[in-house]
Amino acid sequence: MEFVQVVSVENMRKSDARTIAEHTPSAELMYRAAQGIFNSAKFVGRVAIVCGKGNNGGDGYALACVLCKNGFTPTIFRASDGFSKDGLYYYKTAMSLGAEEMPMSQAAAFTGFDIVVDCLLGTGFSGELKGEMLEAVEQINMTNAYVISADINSGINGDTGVCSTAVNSDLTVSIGSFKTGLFLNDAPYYIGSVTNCGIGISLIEDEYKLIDYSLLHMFEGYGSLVMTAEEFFEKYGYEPSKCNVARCVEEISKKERRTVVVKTDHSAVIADLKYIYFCADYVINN
Ligand SMILES: NC(=O)C1=CN([C@@H]2O[C@H](COP(=O)(O)OP(=O)(O)OC[C@H]3O[C@@H](n4cnc5c(N)ncnc54)[C@H](OP(=O)(O)O)[C@@H]3O)[C@@H](O)[C@H]2O)[C@H](O)CC1
Ligand SMILES: [K+]
Repeated sequence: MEFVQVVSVENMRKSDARTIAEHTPSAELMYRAAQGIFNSAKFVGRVAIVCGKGNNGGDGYALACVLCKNGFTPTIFRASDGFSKDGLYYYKTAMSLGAEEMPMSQAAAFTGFDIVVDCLLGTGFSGELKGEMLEAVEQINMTNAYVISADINSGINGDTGVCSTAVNSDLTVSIGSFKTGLFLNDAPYYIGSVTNCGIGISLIEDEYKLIDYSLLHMFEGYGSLVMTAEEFFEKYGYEPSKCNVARCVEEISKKERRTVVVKTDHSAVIADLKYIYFCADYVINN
């Protein structure tokens, strides 16, 4: 059986870097990410793309190019000055292909748009949202449009799933492999549904496996230690924003010599002495 992988941000970053060094230019990976977002959602009507200054923003500019080539006229909102190298290339290309641009000061909850794509922050985000990024997230959260987050909802930590404020998405399109933060702590309450698009990155390390949520009950049977995330953190004294939940659950499983299941209302991490699994009821299988 082939499992979908769930990985840490560091694994994703190193795997990304090796792919770029060995065979695929970073700009090509970014274009594949954009194509993956386009293929994962039903794009209709007026589309706003809200971009930050890193490569998550770059995915947004590349998506603007893909949309232009498919007959759309997307509107770019730049929430921050500055671009990544590939981001600048795709921004210029998108503008030459006919994309429009509006200042963030005129975002006004993106009234008149059918879809808002959140490309503010991805795996490069850490800490707490501040300044213009915080304001942009608040604008997105006021919209009535359908919200798609690129890679991970802006404001959520890719490893821990912890946030103070974050984009509420209808759909999150994870890029490359699912990151652990999509399933932990606050994340399940901000993500409507999540899907992953492969972009041709082979992982440097296999970490965790995604299983179907319907299989969760199989791990909760006699002998398993089942608890909520809150109970888990409290009982073992881990801090949600600092601990690697998967490894901590594995540690307890080894110590207790039995399967351990740690659940939120919509997701779970399971360690069964052999593997570590993640599952969530908001994953869309593709
Ligand atoms: N999976 C892959 O292999 C690929 C992923 N891609 C996309 O790239 C992003 C990761 O891009 P990266 O440039 O590393 O980082 P981000 O764009 O997520 O964010 C960087 C900016 O974030 C700012 N930042 C960090 N923390 C905060 C904060 N607390 N508040 C506000 N702003 C913050 C940071 O600014 P600094 O001034 O602090 O430096 C950065 O500017 C990944 O998620 C994918 O979407 C590739 O496109 C394809 C390959
Ligand atoms: K994002």
